[in-house]
Amino acid sequence: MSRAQLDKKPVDVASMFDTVAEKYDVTNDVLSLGQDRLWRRAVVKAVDATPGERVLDIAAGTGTSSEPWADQEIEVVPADFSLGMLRVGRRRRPDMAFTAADAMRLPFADESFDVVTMSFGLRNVADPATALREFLRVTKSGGRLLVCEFSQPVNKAFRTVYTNYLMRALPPVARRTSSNPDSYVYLAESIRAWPPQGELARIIEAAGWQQVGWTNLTGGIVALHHGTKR
Ligand SMILES: C[S@@+](CC[C@H](N)C(=O)[O-])C[C@H]1O[C@@H](n2cnc3c(N)ncnc32)[C@H](O)[C@@H]1O
Repeated sequence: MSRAQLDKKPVDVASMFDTVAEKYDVTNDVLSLGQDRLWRRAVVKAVDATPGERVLDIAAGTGTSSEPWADQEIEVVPADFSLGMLRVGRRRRPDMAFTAADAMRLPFADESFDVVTMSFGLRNVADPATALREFLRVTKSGGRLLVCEFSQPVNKAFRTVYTNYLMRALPPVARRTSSNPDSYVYLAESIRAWPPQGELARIIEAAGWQQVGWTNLTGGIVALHHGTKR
């Protein structure tokens, strides 16, 4: 893994996702042992969007996180800064309005969405606090935020087993399934370095979001953080 990847320079993060785009969805399913499907269902339930609402799914990648809303005929804008991920997304789902966008400088007007959601993206952003303030800017008053991100298992013994999986088992599996195994070493390192649930909640609050809380999934491997805009 290069130092540039650890530094999360936007240009390096975008090109890393460009290289994994073609096999991204298959690799995800294998490495999460199918858990990603449960996590995605939980996100949709937590967002609870209704027809007439407008959803921004930032860091949407190939659009897998956005399609449940499109399938329910809820307006969703899948946005991402990796042109490779967007290309695969547009091929998979030509009906969705894929948009090139950097989470830290969104090309959307103030107060233009009812919901901003981000699945497995915030951890990769160079400055999450800046992104969270941008999300607040484009959200309507009374609108909501839902961040789905890897987190920290609550049980200590489970945490040890999981960390071993991340650091030892995941890279060799990724070597067999991914087009860029180094990116999955980055995945493991970036999960380990990411703040636990309470700390992330404080970062979200400091960005101006209210009623911030979270729900753990799979024992805390993933956490869904929510907030509302006053
Ligand atoms: C792990 S993928 C998640 C994709 C999708 N949300 C999902 O759940 O499958 C992370 C995505 O975040 C995008 N990303 C990272 N930093 C970003 C930023 N600053 N702005 C926009 N997209 C970003 C990457 O290009 C990548 O497509």
